[in-house]
Formats: sequence, C-alpha cells, structure tokens
Amino acid sequence: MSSSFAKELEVAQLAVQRATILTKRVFHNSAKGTVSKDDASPVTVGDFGAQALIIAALQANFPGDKIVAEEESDTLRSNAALRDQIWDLVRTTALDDAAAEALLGGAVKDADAMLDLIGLGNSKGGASGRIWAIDPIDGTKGFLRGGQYAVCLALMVDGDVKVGVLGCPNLPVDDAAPLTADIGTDQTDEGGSRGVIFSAVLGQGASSRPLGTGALAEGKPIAMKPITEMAAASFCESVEAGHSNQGESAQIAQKLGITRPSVRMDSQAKYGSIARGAGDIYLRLPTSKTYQEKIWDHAAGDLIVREAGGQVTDTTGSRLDFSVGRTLAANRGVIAAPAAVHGQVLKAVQEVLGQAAS
Ligand SMILES: Nc1ncnc2c1ncn2[C@@H]1O[C@H](COP(=O)(O)O)[C@@H](O)[C@H]1OP(=O)(O)O
Ligand SMILES: [Mg+2]
Ligand SMILES: [Mg+2]
Ligand SMILES: [Mg+2]
Repeated sequence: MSSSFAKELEVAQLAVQRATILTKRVFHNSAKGTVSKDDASPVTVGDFGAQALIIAALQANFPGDKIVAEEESDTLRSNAALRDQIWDLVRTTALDDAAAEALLGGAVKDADAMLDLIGLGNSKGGASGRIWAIDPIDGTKGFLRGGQYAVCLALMVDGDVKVGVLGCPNLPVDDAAPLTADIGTDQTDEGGSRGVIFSAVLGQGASSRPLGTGALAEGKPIAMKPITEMAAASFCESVEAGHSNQGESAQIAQKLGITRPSVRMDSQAKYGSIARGAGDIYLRLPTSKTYQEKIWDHAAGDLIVREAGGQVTDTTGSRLDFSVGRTLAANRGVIAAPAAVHGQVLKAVQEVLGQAAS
C-alpha cells in the first residue's frame, strides 16, 4: 500500500490554487453576494464557488472519498440569483496550465451539477476511511474586511490528518517577511509579492510556494522559528474577540514575560505564519462553554505546524482529535507552538484558565 500521498498532495495543491484564484476575484469585487447563515456568520459567493471547485477536483480524482465541507447547498436551490452569481464565477475560473486543469477534471458541467457538488460536502466525518475536510474560505470576516483569509483542504485517513494544504492569497510570498496583521495598501497586489500555498504530508515535512496561476511553483521547506527567549516572542491570535478569549491571552502573555503585542489576523493564515517562522505561538482560548471548533478550521494547519517542528494541542494538552465528527468535540481551544516551548506555554495557559475557573 502506498503511503506517500503524492497524488493526493498534487491534486489538493492544485484544487486549493484554483479555488483561491476564484476567491481573489470576489475579494477584489465590491459585490460579494454576502448572506447571513443560521448561526449569524457570513457566507459569500466566494465561499460557495471555492467549495464547488474543490469538490469537483476531488470527485474527478478520488470519487470514493467522503467530504466534510463547511457550506451547504440548500439555500442556493431556492435563491436562483445567488446561484447564478456563483455559477458565473465557477464556469469562468480555471488554471492557466492545461495539464493541471485537466488533472482537476476541467470545467463543471452546469449550475445544477455545481449545486450537487457543493452538497457532497455533507459527510458526518468520523474515525474510519478517507475523509477530506474543506473550508472554502476560512476567516470570511477577514475576507470581507480586506484582511487575511485562507482556502483550506486536508485529507484524513482513519481520523488522522495525512495531507494539509492552505491557500493564503494575502500573506507575503516571502517566508522571512515580518508578520503584520495589515495586508498593506497595495490591495491589487500588482507587484505579486503576496499569495502563498502552504502544504504538508505526514512524515514528509512542510513547505511553502508562491500561489501562482498555472503549474505549481517549486516548494521550499519551512520550519518554525526557535524561541530562545520567551520575552522576545509574540502571540498570533484571532482578530475576532468572539472567537478567542483575548483577556485571558493577555494574562498568559504576562505570565510568560511576553511584552510584544499579539499579531491579530483572521483564519488559518495564523498556522501558516507560525509554521514558516514569521510568527511564534498561536493561541485560541475558548470563549463559550458550548462552541465546538470545526475540523475544517484546524485540520490542515495542525499538520502543517506539526510537520514544521511545532506541537499542537488543546488547552488540556491533548492532541486535536479529528476522528469524532464534523467538530472537535473532544477538544477545548488550541495552543500551537514550537515543540521545545509548548510545555511552558501550556503550563501558563492552564495556570490562567485554572484561576479563571475557580
Ligand atoms: N463563535 C466562534 N468561536 C470560534 N470560532 C468561530 C466562531 N464562529 C465562527 N468561527 C470560525 O472561526 C474561524 C475564524 O477564526 P479566526 O477568528 O481565527 O479567524 C472561522 O473558521 C470561523 O468560521 P468561517 O470559516 O466561517 O470564517
Ligand atoms: Mg463560515
Ligand atoms: Mg473557517
Ligand atoms: Mg469558512
């Protein structure tokens, strides 16, 4: 049995690249077709279109695999205007490279086929077999704000993440570029200095490559930056106060002697940024007793950070468990840090959270 996952990696990278190109078209267009979901979170035509293109690529190559994806097709079946807007994007987005486009199965047939593809992401997940997790736009709020977002795809086999890919169109191409939350004023990115794909295969390391528009650019290995002095480190955290407890993280920073302000950015761009050594530590502290993190929000980033020399656990010190369904029901929060200092960060987190509970 082959365990190199070479084809899975190639298809995943190209699928993420193509979907990211679609999202960029929406990012630069003022009409984003935003609607509010049942949980009051936003979704745009970019989210739906990217999910359709990724699932089309998976169906063309791995038709037997299950898929857990964030978006549902139901609302689109009763909203023809929104469906047509998405179809317009999907039918006109392709990679420049004919061989890459052919590998992904080429164009989607029609708008109905597109809705069917979006609906295929409804697997319950679980501990057995091959399951892909898709977040077509992670950090939709950042996407709408003009900030960071990520197109995320991971393959799990029997509950274990084997392949992870993140498309981050607004992060610098340069792994060594300083970490800033702001994407700068060059919204058009005419210089081409932004746009990166991070990827990892279990046991094979992590890499980054420019996003590009055609055949995959060559990848470069990435590694986390060792933290020799905690005082010089900083946290990379969510922008949204509702997604992570920022008051507790400030106390944890203080306990660790960290004085630099947290870099706040949306999406799994945080995982990619610490994996390439641009940032140090990603903290995500529970804000409510009921919210369960979704597997598509963490699967790719978890593997990319671990393959870059990091350790990723929840606030109890347990590894993230992707085998229990569509959510990380067995976990609370996330701590991602270089392996050498993860224990020290975990201890500080537990001291602060312990105080908070008593
Ligand atoms: N109440 C919540 N707590 C934590 N994460 C949430 C919550 N609501 C939505 N999310 C998800 O958190 C992620 C964004 O995290 P961050 O704040 O780190 O950028 C997104 O995946 C977002 O979904 P979405 O994919 O729809 O944007
Ligand atoms: Mg969402
Ligand atoms: Mg998300
Ligand atoms: Mg999303």
